[in-house]
Amino acid sequence: MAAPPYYNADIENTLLKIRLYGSVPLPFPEWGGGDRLNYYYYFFVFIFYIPEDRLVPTLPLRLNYILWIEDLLNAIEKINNIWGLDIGTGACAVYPLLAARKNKWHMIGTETDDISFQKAEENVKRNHLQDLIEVRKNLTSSVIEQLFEDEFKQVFDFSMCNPPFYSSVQELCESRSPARLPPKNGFTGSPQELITEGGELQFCRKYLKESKIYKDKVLIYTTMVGHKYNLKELLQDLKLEGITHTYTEFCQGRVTRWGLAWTYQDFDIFQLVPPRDQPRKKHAPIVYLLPQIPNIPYNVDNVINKLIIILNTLNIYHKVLNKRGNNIILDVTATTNTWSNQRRKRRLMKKLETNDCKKTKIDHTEYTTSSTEDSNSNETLNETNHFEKSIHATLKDEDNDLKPHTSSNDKETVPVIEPIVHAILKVLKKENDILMEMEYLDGSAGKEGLHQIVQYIKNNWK
Ligand SMILES: C[S@@+](CC[C@H](N)C(=O)[O-])C[C@H]1O[C@@H](n2cnc3c(N)ncnc32)[C@H](O)[C@@H]1O
Repeated sequence: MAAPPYYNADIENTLLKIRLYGSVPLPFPEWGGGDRLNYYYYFFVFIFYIPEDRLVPTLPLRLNYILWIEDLLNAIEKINNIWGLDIGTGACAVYPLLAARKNKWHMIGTETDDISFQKAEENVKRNHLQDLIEVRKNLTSSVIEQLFEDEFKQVFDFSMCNPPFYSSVQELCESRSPARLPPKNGFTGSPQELITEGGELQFCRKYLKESKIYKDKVLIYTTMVGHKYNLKELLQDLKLEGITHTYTEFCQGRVTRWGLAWTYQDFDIFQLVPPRDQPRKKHAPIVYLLPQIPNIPYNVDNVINKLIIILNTLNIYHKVLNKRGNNIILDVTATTNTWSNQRRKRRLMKKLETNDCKKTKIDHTEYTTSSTEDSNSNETLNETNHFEKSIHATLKDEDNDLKPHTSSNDKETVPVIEPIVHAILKVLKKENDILMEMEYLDGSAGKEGLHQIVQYIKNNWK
């Protein structure tokens, strides 16, 4: 029997002509064996030997999950030397194979089932990816505990899991409404693969519980969820426990699945990769090359300090979403328009200062003639004092521009008020330049409000 092929341009072209997605009938009978031999094409070729009763994984759905993990890793700027954990890798080790071939990620796949474990190892070897992939037998009923209980030192950038969905054969049989068309790839899978005590909800809750013990062992935990009602339950669990999380929807033909991610690290993954069903309309960011300020070293730290002073001056709340190397990402929220009519406010202030001088004289006079003041003018004076105080407060804030800033956390608590501008602010070092990018998210002032803030920053960048 000739050796099965692996990733190779000739075969890629042959298969491309046959079918773009999904399994391909065995084109080379001489490579056949007792097991089903499936080829899949999706930019690359895999050879899977799949025992008759094991899941035939559909690649587009699996690829979708990998692409979402890519988004999460990109968001936290984890680009190189990625280590991933696939819990319940199955007979095909499909996620490790995809991740290793597509992205050269290092993957560890775990598996409890003897046959699947053995086949997974064989499939990794057949695809010549054993340098990047290791399959580990899980002899326990735990989800991740067994890995970290051992001497295992690896910190993973992410974990993934396609859990067994059903709690019983009956649930499995009743899971699909007879009114719905069957999935195109037909039904395959053994009870070991598809059924677990308590179904996917209990499995995922166990996973979540164990993740709390190993908070720092995995930067971003993820799982696929097969039933929307379970997603809701899990989202509720995460919310109640205050664990940062996000989720997405994978729609693949007649099949819908969900992805759920959570982290104990300081990454706001909800903002960085927002849930798919609340799509964040992408607005082209406003980009401004921040010029060098005389006598101040031109580096990212100084630029950020200056920006934070300006944000504080404008009473704009800010929260650091991510800080890595030379880049920083802030979530910024303005709840009052403090940047418009600055010139008018200054003129008023000047006027008030002049009035101050006059008032001192009046006060002096008042001292002698107070009994002659009528109540109306007192009201007017009180109003003036009130207005004056607020203008003083605004301008006092402006003075902060010139003073060293003590804490960047002053304005970190976003009040529960509708924002008038809510945006993402990025400071990025590109070679010798430092750029500010502001992307409008929402807020009643619209994009125009964001343009005004950027203009204010430009005017005050000195
Ligand atoms: C639905 S299958 C997913 C297989 C593959 N990842 C895929 O997406 O096609 C679930 C797999 O998890 C395995 N499994 C169940 N409990 C497990 C555990 N505690 N640790 C590791 N694997 C487990 C099952 O044997 C099965 O192969």
